Amino acid sequence: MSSVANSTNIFWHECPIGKVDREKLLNQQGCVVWITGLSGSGKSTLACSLDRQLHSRGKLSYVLDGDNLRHGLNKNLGFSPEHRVENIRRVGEVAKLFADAGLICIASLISPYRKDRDACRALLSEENFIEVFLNMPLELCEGRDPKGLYKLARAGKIKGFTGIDDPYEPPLSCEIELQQKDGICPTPTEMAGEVVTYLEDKGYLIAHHPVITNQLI
Ligand SMILES: Nc1ncnc2c1ncn2[C@@H]1O[C@H](COP(=O)(O)OS(=O)(=O)O)[C@@H](OP(=O)(O)O)[C@H]1O
Ligand SMILES: Nc1ncnc2c1ncn2[C@@H]1O[C@H](COP(=O)(O)OP(=O)(O)O)[C@@H](O)[C@H]1O
Repeated sequence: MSSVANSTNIFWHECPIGKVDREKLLNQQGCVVWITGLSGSGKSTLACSLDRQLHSRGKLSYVLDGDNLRHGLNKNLGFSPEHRVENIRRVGEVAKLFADAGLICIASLISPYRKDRDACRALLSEENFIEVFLNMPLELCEGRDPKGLYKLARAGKIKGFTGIDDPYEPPLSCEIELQQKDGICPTPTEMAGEVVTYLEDKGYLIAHHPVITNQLI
């Protein structure tokens, strides 16, 4: 997939209503919660649980799920390294738009390459990209195998399956890491609750208030 820019003579058009105006309307701050992990680690389940918890608090969120986007926007992409890079790039750009719209955008994709996740982070200001690593062992994911894909990959019927014969590069430093405790996986509700607490503590669930300085004239 070529990364050479094809558009020339293009200009950015600024609109008078900006992100902060939309955030005031929604009483929240637009950001991207990027959930990464192996197939079967629970990304979609966590994304939906988080979406539901935010919704019940009156917060506007939207899930961009890798599997779902491959039915439409990314239907022309497969799982070669080049196509995965393009998949993540596109979703990163869409997520950026959703965050700019003032939404809490929840992206759940394997996103196996560190460089690509970091490139998505770089699209946003640093604090608006919250990387959530669903750090579940391969054995657990493979044991779940809800779609039977690990079985097919082990049988050699799917080539280049993440974790089997394709790499997964764990984050080196992410905002939230979720893992098993004493060999037990927390429930989706518990994990989503952890993310909501993070968002709350960091102030994403209220609008930005301008800093008022008491300047003496
Ligand atoms: N070769 C291979 N490797 C990994 N996954 C595969 C593959 N082929 C199909 N699938 C199915 O595609 C889902 C992953 O799509 P993503 O867009 O999240 O993948 S990626 O981020 O571009 O790597 C993934 O969904 P999840 O299980 O929800 O992660 C699989 O169902
Ligand atoms: N926290 C959890 N505890 C137990 N089972 C889970 C948990 N999260 C997800 N699952 C189950 O694991 C399987 C894979 O979850 P899914 O969300 O589809 O993962 P992914 O999107 O990463 O492929 C599903 O059958 C789901 O019901």
